[in-house]
Amino acid sequence: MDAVTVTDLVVHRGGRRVLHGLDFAAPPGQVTGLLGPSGSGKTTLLRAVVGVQRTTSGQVAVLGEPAGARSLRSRVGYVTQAPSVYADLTVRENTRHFAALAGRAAADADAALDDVGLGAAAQQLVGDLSGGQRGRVSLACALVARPALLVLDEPTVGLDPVLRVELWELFHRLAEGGTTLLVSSHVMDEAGRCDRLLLLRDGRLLSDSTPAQLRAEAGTDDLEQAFLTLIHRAGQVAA
Ligand SMILES: Nc1ncnc2c1ncn2[C@@H]1O[C@H](COP(=O)(O)OP(=O)(O)OP(=O)(O)O)[C@@H](O)[C@H]1O
Repeated sequence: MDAVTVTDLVVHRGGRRVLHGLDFAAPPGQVTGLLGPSGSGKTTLLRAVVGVQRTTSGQVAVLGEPAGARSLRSRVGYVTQAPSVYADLTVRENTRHFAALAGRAAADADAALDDVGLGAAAQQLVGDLSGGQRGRVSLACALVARPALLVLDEPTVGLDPVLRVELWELFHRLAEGGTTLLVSSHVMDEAGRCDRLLLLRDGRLLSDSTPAQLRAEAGTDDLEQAFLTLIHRAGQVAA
């Protein structure tokens, strides 16, 4: 069974249609990347998967339940673009707080901090951290519950290349352990790190494939170029 199944999803925001009937499935234990330019609807789609977005029509099923079902609360982790952590608590206090809420041990909180490379900053106040570090605390707070589905909205924004690579390695370790990840990004060089790729533009899916399939389909090794080729072809079809 797929971890996420989206069927003919239509969403309006601010009186405008922003998702135009999307269909896709995210297989379990894989990293599915959601790539697309700013404003293409990535956050809206992730919000629908998590169950916090009012939808106009269509279905979103998560782990076999309707998105947002009460039974999914402890099984789905969502890390928004804006870190949702307490600035007046230390890094460790934040993760331990979220561990306690999820019924996990303090050791799980400390392990999550090590996972995101923040073990050495455990005693620092979150308010004193950089934006990128706060984002990683937020990710650690989601990891402590060991969710079956992890939904991450642009988790690598503002990180240096070394940290970005480390986080992608973490995502794949989690996937190997059975976690399903749905990760948005507008950085095309991250596309090649995903097991599957969804390319979104103006609220429509231009592609749902693997990086290898996309390269073959577009006839180029450069995924950014492949994306441009698909946009060009879509424009020709529409014309
Ligand atoms: N609260 C809102 N009210 C009205 N329209 C909104 C709201 N939030 C987003 N939109 C619109 O919905 C569309 C999709 O926005 P969304 O945030 O999902 O895109 P995105 O791909 O995540 O962009 P970004 O990469 O910049 O975060 C955009 O046209 C945006 O203007």
